[in-house]
Amino acid sequence: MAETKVPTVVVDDLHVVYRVHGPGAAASPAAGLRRLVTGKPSAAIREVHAVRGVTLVAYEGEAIGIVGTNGSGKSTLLQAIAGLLPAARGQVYTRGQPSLLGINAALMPDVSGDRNAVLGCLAMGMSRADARRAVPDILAFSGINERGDFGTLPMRTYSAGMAARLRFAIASAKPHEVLLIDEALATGDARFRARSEERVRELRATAGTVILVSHQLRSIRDTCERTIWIESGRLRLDGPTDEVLAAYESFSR
Ligand SMILES: Nc1ncnc2c1ncn2[C@@H]1O[C@H](COP(=O)(O)OP(=O)(O)OP(=O)(O)O)[C@@H](O)[C@H]1O
Repeated sequence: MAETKVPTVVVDDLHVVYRVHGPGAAASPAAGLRRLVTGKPSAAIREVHAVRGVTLVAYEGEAIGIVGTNGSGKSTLLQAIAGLLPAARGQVYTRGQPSLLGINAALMPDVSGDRNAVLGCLAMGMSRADARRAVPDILAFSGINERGDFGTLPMRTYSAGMAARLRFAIASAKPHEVLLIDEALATGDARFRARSEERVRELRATAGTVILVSHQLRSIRDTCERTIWIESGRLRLDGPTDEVLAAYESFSR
């Protein structure tokens, strides 16, 4: 009998539109009143239709890579799946609250790495005791203490790579039903990249779904068996990583 696949993320004809307030958007109070009365949008507000009708289903135990040229809508799609951007049209359904791990995820620059690790664990719903217990492993995995006791120094003293490593270590300290990773693996050095790829494999083994946006095709090849190619906000291909990357590489060359 065929195994039943459990869906964790369902994206159904999703459209995401950014509204950008251009110069002059704040214009005069009279223009604002006119807009209110006539219901016409301001000419100074421009719309960027970043995701245009994407449909996909992700299943438990899958690691899916997302590729596409700059500005194709990958990060926007990930943020919409995380529930951080509203759908202009279509729907996103997820099992549980997905966790988005981005290079820009907010840690506090004036707070030490170990304290940020505790706060990050609390924010992921761990108890205070579990959070404290998790910190040594987080610091060890991140490797930030390899060149001295950086764990007790404020985050602003870290290099970009060190901060990204700590962020990844915090986010991956607990199993996630759906873990969304935006380029985070690309920032560490080769040794850390290998360790984080191993962690992604472990997260998959604990039944989660991992969706990874990256320009590092090697990372995607090593971690994901399925890849989705997004171009100009549309889904171009969805299939086995080797096939999709081959098509994407010949397109982007
Ligand atoms: N906050 C924003 N406001 C307005 N437009 C935005 C915003 N963020 C992204 N966009 C636009 O949406 C489109 C998709 O951007 P997005 O960041 O999702 O692409 P991406 O595929 O992740 O790009 P990259 O590979 O360069 O990171 C682009 O045209 C971009 O200019």
